[in-house]
Amino acid sequence: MSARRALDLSLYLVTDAALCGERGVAATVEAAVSGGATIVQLRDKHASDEELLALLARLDEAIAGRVPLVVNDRLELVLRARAAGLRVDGVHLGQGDAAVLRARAELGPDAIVGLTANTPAHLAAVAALPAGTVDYLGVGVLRPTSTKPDHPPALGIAGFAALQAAARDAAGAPVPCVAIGGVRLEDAAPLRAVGAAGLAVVSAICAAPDPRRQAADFAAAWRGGATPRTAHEPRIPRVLSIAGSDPSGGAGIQADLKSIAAVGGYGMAAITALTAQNTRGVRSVHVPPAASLLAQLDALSDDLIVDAVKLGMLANAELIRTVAEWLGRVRPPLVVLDPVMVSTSGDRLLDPEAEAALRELLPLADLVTPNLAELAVLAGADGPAADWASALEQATALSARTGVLVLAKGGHLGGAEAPDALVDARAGAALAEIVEFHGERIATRATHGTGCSLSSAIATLRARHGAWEPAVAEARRWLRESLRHGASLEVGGGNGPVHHFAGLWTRGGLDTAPTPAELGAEWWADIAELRRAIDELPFIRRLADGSLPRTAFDEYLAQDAHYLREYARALAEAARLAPDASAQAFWAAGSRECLTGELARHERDLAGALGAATGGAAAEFEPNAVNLGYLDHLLASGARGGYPELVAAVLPCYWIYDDLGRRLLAGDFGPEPGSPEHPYADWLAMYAEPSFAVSTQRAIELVTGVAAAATPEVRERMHRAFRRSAEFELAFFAAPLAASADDAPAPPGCGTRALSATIGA
Ligand SMILES: Cc1ncc(COP(=O)(O)OP(=O)(O)O)c(N)n1
Ligand SMILES: Cc1nc(C(=O)O)sc1CCOP(=O)(O)O
Ligand SMILES: [Mg+2]
Repeated sequence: MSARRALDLSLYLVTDAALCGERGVAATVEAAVSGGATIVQLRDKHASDEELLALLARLDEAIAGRVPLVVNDRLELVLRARAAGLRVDGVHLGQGDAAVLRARAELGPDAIVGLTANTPAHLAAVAALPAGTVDYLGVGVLRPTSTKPDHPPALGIAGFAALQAAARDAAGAPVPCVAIGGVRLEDAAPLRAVGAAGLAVVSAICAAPDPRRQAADFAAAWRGGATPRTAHEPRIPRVLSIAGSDPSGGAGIQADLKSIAAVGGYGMAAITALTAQNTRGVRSVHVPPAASLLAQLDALSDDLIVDAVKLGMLANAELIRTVAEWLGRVRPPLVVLDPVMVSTSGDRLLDPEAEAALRELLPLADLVTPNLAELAVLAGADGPAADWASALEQATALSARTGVLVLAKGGHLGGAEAPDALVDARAGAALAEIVEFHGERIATRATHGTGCSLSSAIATLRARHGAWEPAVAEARRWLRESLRHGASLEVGGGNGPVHHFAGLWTRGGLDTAPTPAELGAEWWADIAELRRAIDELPFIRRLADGSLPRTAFDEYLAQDAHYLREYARALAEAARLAPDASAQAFWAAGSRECLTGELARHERDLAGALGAATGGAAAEFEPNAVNLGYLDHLLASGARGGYPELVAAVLPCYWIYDDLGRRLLAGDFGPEPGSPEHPYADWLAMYAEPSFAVSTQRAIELVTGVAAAATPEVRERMHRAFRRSAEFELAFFAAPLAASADDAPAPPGCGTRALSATIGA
């Protein structure tokens, strides 16, 4: 069989010798293919032909026929290798490389020929290519990446989806597109939902400490659901704290190790400084020589894998440079920097030379977690933010300037609330993405070491979850419980430590029994990237500005009408299974409203043109694969998991529509969506109706109430059902503007595999 025929592009590994480091390219490829990479591209801009030929022979052994192997750029070399009997399945060419027509002619019909396309003009050129010239397109960059310094502008999920929609050859056949450039684990679900053929990844796998595991995580994330957290074999992240010692045990490495352990990681510590302190204050600091720190760090990286690093007190410029050099050499996959620079009382803890060195180190971090005083210093502001809006502004400026994610922390602001926010302005300040986390302030003096503890917990949970928002949400939930119980430790006469193990000791498990509100916040944060991807969809943007073609809207209505008819049955089933009369009445009313409200309006709007979709006699309407997959998921959730999973699965349809409807009508997506001339004004108003908000709130309370009272296992299954539905929501919104019904995005679990799973359940 030719390598082309069954081309699986879902996890496309592109090699980089420098990033593979001492492990080497062949060992990295062997591990990544064992983990689930489905195609490999040898990309090396510097190696000679002879070196590449030798490497190709080693890669052939490493791959052992399991997946195809292509070479980047070098068509002549591919021809030479094939003539010499080496196995090379094809070539990937960029716009400036050899012509794909020539590659196809010289390599023959069975070879794989890939092409880079980053702009509409590139796609226009693809549209002139005879059918079968190229097998796939590499479309990027998804996000800015240092792996290809000369990369084109970042597209984001929506930009990728828009280019992909135009990817057709001269015969009008769609050309599969893989997303490349800065692709991360959390991009898998949204990319798959918008119909990508796969993820092309360089650094995330080549530079990973364990490429097999990393590839397995990508493959699982692509399949859907089985992210590291929910996999059967949950990863225990190995987390290194590089920080100072606090002998009182509430802050520094002592707090870091406790925090890492409390949230499920294996903690390690390299000590930068020995402080003499207690809960009342710091008396002295002894900083051992930099060579001693370097020896600690090298001893670790020579032997074991570090999944995440948390940086705390780095004491002086020499130590900071030592850490920066080690980070640059070892490249741990995750670095969280808690920049211990300014004390809560406002004292500068680093001298000017050390502050300058820390600024230089900053871009080596993935996330920085400054307190308000440190944020002001790092952002170059006149003074600490006096309110939350100013804190977010400073965090946005810092993230934009350094290319690092910032956790803005409102704990020192005073007031009834203690908000935090993840601020991502890495693609430029104008495009800042801000995810806020709210919660009432906890009145306690037990706040010693909260910054150290939070940053260590986030580093650990980010390594477990593969995404920032759920990591921050869970770390906050854990810290809040630890704060609530801190006083019970009765440690010291000043500001005592938090109770890192409050959840573990009071309930005998890692589960900290969240409140319904905390769970709601965590689940909502967990789908933040899906919600953002929905926001960016051309369908939503054009719905908001009124430019959505009526045909696409009608297609959407027809699909939604079919969906609502069955969704009403799912709500009726929830009513049947409900544990009490109040919940029963709520779901029954929801089912009725679905049929008499939304569905009736859809039918009116469709005005009979798509009568088949809504139960009419004509048989033209076909529910698309996303629709069938989504409904199948609802059915399966109820059949397998009863009331808890069923209600978790129906919740995103309330919550996402309510949120989207209100923001659309409020003008968050552009001017005047509420004006009567807007072609979709009625429809937009329906989801922004106050009664829908009330129902949504009640649905959230009911579902999170069940989840909070459930066992951790049931709660986790509910969470998964909820997340899967959110993935279907994204795919549902993306489908109408996908090129044809056949291209309707297929999110995880969608289609025949899910159907048979249901039947088998
Ligand atoms: C799968 C995939 N997509 C895009 C590229 C980039 O190719 P090109 O534009 O030629 O840039 P270089 O990789 O040659 O720098 C790729 N290599 N693979
Ligand atoms: C090789 C390559 N081509 C790109 C393109 O957009 O054409 S971006 C890129 C590098 C992607 O590396 P990473 O996964 O480490 O971000
Ligand atoms: Mg090239």
